[in-house]
Amino acid sequence: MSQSLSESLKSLASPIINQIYNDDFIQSMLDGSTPKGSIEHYLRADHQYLNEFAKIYALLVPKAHTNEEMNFLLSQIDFVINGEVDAHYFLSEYVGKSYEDIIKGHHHWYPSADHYVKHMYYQVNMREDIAYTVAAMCPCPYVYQQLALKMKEHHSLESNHPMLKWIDFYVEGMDELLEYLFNWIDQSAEMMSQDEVEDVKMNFLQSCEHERKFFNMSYQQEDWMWNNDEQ
Ligand SMILES: Cc1ncc(CO)c(N)n1
Repeated sequence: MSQSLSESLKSLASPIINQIYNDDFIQSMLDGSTPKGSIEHYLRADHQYLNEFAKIYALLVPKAHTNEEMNFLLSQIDFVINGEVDAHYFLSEYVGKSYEDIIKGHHHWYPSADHYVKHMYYQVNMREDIAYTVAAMCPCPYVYQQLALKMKEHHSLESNHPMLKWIDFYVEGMDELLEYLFNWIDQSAEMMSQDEVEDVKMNFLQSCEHERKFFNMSYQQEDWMWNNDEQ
């Protein structure tokens, strides 16, 4: 039997995920040396990223075919806004400031985050089929789950490791969601031409690369040149 699209997406993503794992952000999380400013930068960017992510799910509602799909979208909007913020609170503890203080007054998207968010908005606005958007969104939970699993697999982390709660958050909660998203991609791909499938694949892999840029952006505290009033 030939490989499903989602299986091939996972193998194609694997070298990108390995690269992210070896980059500074994750490695410094493991050895506890991430500059606090980088985590704050990440939190400001990710607060906005997740808000947009929830809105993109909302834009998929009119494209849903069944009530079950609509319920899935509703539950994910709730999770992204109200559940995933826990992961942000764990990182704020590391910084030693309140989450609200860290994100207060920050309104723009940093350059790499901007590119990533617009990649997803482009799909939802320009493509009728839900699969293009789902493929661009799926690396969000997938890459984090894979990174978190690798972090646990390669290191025996002490129970007081500063990143343990963040890591466990992404190890534990993502299976069901990912099964749903990958299944959605596979089902839609059955009706698509080879060229369309290639575009879906590209959307997925580009988002994996965006994930890498997002971490590097945070580590380096990347910003636009016009904004010289922060930090
Ligand atoms: C940029 C980004 N990607 C993935 C996740 C995981 O949901 C997140 N919180 N932020």
